[in-house]
Amino acid sequence: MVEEKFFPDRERLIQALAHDCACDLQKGIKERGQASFLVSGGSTPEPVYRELSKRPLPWARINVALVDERWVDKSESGSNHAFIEDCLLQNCAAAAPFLGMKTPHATAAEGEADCERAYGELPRPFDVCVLGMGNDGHTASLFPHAEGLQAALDPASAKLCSAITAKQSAVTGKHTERMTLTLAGILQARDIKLLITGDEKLKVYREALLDSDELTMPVRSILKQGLKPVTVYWAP
Ligand SMILES: O=C(O)[C@H](O)[C@@H](O)[C@H](O)[C@H](O)COP(=O)(O)O
Repeated sequence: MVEEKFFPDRERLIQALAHDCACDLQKGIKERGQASFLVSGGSTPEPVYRELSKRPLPWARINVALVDERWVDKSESGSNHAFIEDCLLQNCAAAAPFLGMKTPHATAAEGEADCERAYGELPRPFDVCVLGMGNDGHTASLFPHAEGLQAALDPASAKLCSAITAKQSAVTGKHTERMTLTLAGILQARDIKLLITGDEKLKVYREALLDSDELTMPVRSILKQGLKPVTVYWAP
């Protein structure tokens, strides 16, 4: 159930993805009085978030929450919490309630229970989940061969969140310790949007479609599941 929305340029992709997310969120609010918007970090979605922040949606009724987080405080580099506050929770979207993943615990493993409890209180189903993808086929913080990956990819898992330790080689720079939505957590979304740009990621995406081994390319767990619609947004 993968739909592809490919665009000739990034501006048209940004406008289309922002529009589609806004529609999902407004639908959720219309049906249930509130909505949940699950957002990934990374450079690719930044312009989409900045565009969405300017749209006059009922943001006070849109629960924004992270898809994943490096286990660092807001003041440290790499924090997705700080990133989303900076590029999405501005302008009209400043009114949105926001749930991060980082807890005061020293490690993600120690913080996992508190994170799970907090995410369990988010209105479900989530209305839209925006995912990115790395050139190694990771999505969220579901990195190839990461410690905790197999359990996090179990679609029958009761857990929404999981502590993950990515192998250093899979992660540019530091921050190998992460908290991430599990596959089961991502599948709580009614609509999953995978955002990729450039020829390299298009090649990786196409390679992911060709095989089913999720441990080497965890994004396959999203592309191959038949439970929830996945739309792949791409521009050069
Ligand atoms: O927290 C994160 O960084 C994301 O969850 C991660 O999975 C990201 O989506 C990919 O690494 C792509 O990142 P870019 O958009 O920067 O290429």
